[in-house]
Amino acid sequence: MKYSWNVVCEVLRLAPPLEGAFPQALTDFTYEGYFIPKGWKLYRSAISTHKNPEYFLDPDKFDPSRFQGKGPAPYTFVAFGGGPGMCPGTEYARIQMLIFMHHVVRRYKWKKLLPGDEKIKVNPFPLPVKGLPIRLHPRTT
Ligand code: HEM
Repeated sequence: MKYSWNVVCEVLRLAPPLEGAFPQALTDFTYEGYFIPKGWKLYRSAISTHKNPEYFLDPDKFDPSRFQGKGPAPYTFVAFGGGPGMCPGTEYARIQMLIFMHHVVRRYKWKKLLPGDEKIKVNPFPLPVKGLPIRLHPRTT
């Protein structure tokens, strides 16, 4: 299910459920010339990293092949965070999403009921403004 996982990652790149987080500095440090004192709250933005053309060529294009082979450089795809604080549910989420996709694709044909590209609203999670109504037809073959 490598390709299916590439598709999931590309969806999570374009619409990460957590667009960012507010970690706290545990110690004084300097980053890119800026001094950050211990105790400061920082904002790290997954969506800005995911949309940075330096890391993802043509960043608004949906292209699961970005995740083929070695995939993106370390710490550029951060939908699950990164480093010691990375989401501990990553593997569980991966299995759940792949099993769900497998059954939907193998058992049903499905059709979007609203035409065109839905606008996505982030509040605080990204969701299609009008939902995503679909019609499922059981596959007979
Ligand atoms: C698509 C699914 C998921 C995404 C995109 C996601 C994303 C994230 C992100 C970005 C963080 C913050 C990491 C950081 O601070 O660097 C996080 C933390 C966390 N996630 Fe997930 N997560 C997902 C599913 C799950 C699932 C299924 C579980 C549990 C079964 C889970 C449990 C946690 C926990 C406990 C933390 C806090 C870890 C800590 O603070 O040490 N997540 N997740």
